[in-house]
Amino acid sequence: MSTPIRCLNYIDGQWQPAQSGEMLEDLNPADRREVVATFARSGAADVEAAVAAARKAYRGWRLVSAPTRAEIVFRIGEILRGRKEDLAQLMSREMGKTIVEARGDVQEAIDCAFYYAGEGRRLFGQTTPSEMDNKFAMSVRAPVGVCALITPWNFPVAIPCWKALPALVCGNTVILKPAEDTPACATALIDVFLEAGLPAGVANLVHGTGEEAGRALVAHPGVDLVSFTGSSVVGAEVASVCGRTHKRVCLEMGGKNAQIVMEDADLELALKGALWGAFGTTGQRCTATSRLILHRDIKQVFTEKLIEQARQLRLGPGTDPNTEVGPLINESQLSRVQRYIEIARQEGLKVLLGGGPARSEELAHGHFFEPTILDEVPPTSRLAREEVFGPVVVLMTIDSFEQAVELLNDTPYGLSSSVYTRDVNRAFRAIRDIEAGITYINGPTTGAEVHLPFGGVKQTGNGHREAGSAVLDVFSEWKTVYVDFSGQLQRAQIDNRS
Ligand SMILES: NC(=O)C1=CN([C@@H]2O[C@H](COP(=O)(O)OP(=O)(O)OC[C@H]3O[C@@H](n4cnc5c(N)ncnc54)[C@H](OP(=O)(O)O)[C@@H]3O)[C@@H](O)[C@H]2O)C=CC1
Ligand SMILES: O=C(O)CCC(=O)C(=O)O
Repeated sequence: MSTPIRCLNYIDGQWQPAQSGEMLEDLNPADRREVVATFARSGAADVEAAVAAARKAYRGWRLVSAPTRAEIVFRIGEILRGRKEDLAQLMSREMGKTIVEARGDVQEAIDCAFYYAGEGRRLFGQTTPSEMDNKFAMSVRAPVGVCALITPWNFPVAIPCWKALPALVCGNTVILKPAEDTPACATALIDVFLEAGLPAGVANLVHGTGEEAGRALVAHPGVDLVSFTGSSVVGAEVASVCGRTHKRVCLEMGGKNAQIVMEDADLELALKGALWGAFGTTGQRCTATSRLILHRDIKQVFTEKLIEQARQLRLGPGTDPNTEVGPLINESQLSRVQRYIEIARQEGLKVLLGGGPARSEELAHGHFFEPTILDEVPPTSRLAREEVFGPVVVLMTIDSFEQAVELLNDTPYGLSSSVYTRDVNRAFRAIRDIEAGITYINGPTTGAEVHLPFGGVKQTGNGHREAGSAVLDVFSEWKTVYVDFSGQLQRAQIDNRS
């Protein structure tokens, strides 16, 4: 086993330990005997230093032209591309996702860098005719200020990039508080940022726990905006603190995503979608398929095939190229998934496959859980309503398309959704009637692309979107500008055309 990576904070252009001097351990989820990294246990004093650095750097960074800021973001993309394999290997070891999925995660960050590098030459505002003679009217984007970025472990490179890169192009400075389960990926990412040429204080990194570093950051009066991705419980707390302290806040939280399979669907395609949507990344995606809504006519054949294919999925460490399903991230996530299976049993649900931790000897030191399928789950079941965030999918039966959409919408969340059908009319009705931020037709609930808005309705978010040009509305303020070149004050200028 190799020496643990030492992950320090990066504040004002300097790598530095937490002021407490304490370090915490980050374990390999596939083999918890291995300490992958140690990381700084930061607290309020470290947050204070990071905010001061980010505030100071903001004065200069906001004045750097947007295309110049974007050129640095472009270089971030190039460096990430050169380090893709190293980063993917590190991620697979630290977070547990399969190496193929880890490469996809880094690729998403690369795509993101190139996309937002382009935005630096757009950042379009509007010009409109004025109501007055000799007057020019327009709107421009201005940066927000110091942005706190609080991120989860499931996409440890892509999600920090989704937030940091558009924030930087818009002229903000950032402080990243990554998940305590993936400090090494965050450290490697910040290494890329500084190598690309970001000035000191523009991007800062504060490791530590959510309760200590995260809370201090959200509450700090020197932070102007919090962009948070994580659980709904923590998101609600972040939102209420931001409400009380008048901060802009953008939340991306959980999902209870469903895939509908109608009787006219291409069943082989729908099966592949269900298999990878539910069990890919061990179900630890906010877009994972956790409900399968199946038309009664195909239910039995579809279920039999799904069980057969899911049973054959190879569990193992993500770094093994033969692995198809990696471990859960940590002990508490393993207990959480187990608790949900107990609830399922108490509710009398039928476990068709899996339902427990992996039994094989060689997986005994990791947090492996068998792909699990639960049958005939009523919409009132906790398994049908709450996010498990593991390799667990529930099956539901419907007799009509209308019933399917109603069932799909019957959830407190609204992130991703999918419909398999060959009927174009149904497809368009689904697009219109499904209450979710993302709808796939004949594709699984996962696989978002960076150039379109990402996020959800209801308890999944708070009305904002990440990715695409939509996220520019999170990381910039609109400034409306009137230029009067009449050379005189007209009454109508003040009172409009009254
Ligand atoms: N909609 C979306 O785009 C996505 C949503 N998610 C959701 O995230 C959840 C899994 O991620 P998980 O990391 O466990 O979620 P958490 O909400 O526990 O943590 C997310 C981040 O917030 C930090 N944090 C925890 N408590 C606080 C606090 N009180 N104040 C400030 N920061 C805090 C965490 O730190 P620490 O690591 O120390 O706990 C971590 O960095 C799932 O529910 C999933 O659906 C995940 C990915 C994408
Ligand atoms: O696969 C996707 O759609 C992106 C998923 C994602 O970003 C997430 O689960 O956090």
